[in-house]
Amino acid sequence: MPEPKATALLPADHPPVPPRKVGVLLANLGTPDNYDYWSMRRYLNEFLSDKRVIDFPAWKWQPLLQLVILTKRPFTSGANYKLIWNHDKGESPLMTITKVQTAKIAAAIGERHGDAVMVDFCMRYGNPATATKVREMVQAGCDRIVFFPLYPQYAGATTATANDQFFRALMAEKAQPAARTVPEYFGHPAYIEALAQSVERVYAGLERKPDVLVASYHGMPKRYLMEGDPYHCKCQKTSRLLRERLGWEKGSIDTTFQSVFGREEWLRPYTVEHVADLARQGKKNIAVIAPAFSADCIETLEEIQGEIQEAFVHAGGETFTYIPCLNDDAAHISALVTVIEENLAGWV
Ligand SMILES: C=CC1=C(C)c2cc3[nH]c(cc4nc(cc5[nH]c(cc1n2)c(C)c5CCC(=O)O)C(CCC(=O)O)=C4C)c(C)c3C=C
Ligand SMILES: [Fe+2]
Ligand SMILES: [Fe+2]
Repeated sequence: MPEPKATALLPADHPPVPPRKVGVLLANLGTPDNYDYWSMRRYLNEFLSDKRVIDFPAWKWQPLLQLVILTKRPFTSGANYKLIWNHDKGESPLMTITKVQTAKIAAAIGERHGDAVMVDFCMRYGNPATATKVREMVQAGCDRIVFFPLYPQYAGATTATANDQFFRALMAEKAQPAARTVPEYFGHPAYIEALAQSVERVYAGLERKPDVLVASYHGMPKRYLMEGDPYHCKCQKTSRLLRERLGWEKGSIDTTFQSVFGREEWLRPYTVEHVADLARQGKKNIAVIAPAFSADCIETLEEIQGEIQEAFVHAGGETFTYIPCLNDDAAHISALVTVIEENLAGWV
């Protein structure tokens, strides 16, 4: 029997009570609102002040960040964002792709559950803020939220800080919804399948099969691994699962790390050095895939296809094939929807 409409029984001055729903809140890293100095500075300041990202004590880190890094990096980084910016939409590729992913996931979830589940996205840094989206969901009647950080491999600097921000947002809600956070999904067969299909699709269009596939993951300080962050191991496992699904022999995929920031040692090998070594060893045709990114962003569009490709060519490399992130590929959307459905179990 359908539930009676609660609002009909309420006193006249009672606040409206929307029908109960489940919220699915996708979360990605975030991106600047624009590439000018102040937009970049605001974004980088929020990002690089996060203790999950840079764990130095504030008294040591903040003077360096505010007085040195944030006077220069907004210009250099802003110039890089300008190169990849979606000027017609006035936003970065990460923003555009996240919007498309959300719309496609919302359509698929809507087909299954109608209005009982609402889907939206938020960013850890910048806009739309996590707290804004949690508030909107609560106001729309969500008394349960599935929070989904779109990082296939867990890292403190990504998954954990996104969750922290979600929990902080929940702290501010009078009607606090029940909450679930979706764990990393690099080992999910549907995700590995989507990744493998993207390799097969690109390879099918190549005249010459690459000598090696480089799986380049965003890096982090090596110290974080030594202190217990399992991200490194998750990346290694992703490469192995991809290789096994492709049916390739051991040694056919190299796992490397990119985007080194600061003076500390980061996870090795560094992609930019490794591709140059490959070219010098005579591996003149390579392909590069970036399985840590659920959407193409500055680190893939500018760094891999810019600096990293240049290092390869400069060292004598000939063919550099970039395999795009899974973005809004049908197999990727279907994998994400499967993961969401598994985490909605018992709630719908
Ligand atoms: C995918 C996983 C990511 C990890 C792990 C990660 C760690 C990490 N990042 C920085 C510093 C920067 N990262 C920047 C951009 C950026 N990083 C990720 C993902 C991970 N970062 C993404 C998806 C993006 C792209 C955002 C976009 O708008 O396209 C930047 C900003 C760009 C720049 O100035 O270079 C910085 C800075 C650190 C220190 C870190 C370590 C734990
Ligand atoms: Fe990063
Ligand atoms: Fe490891």
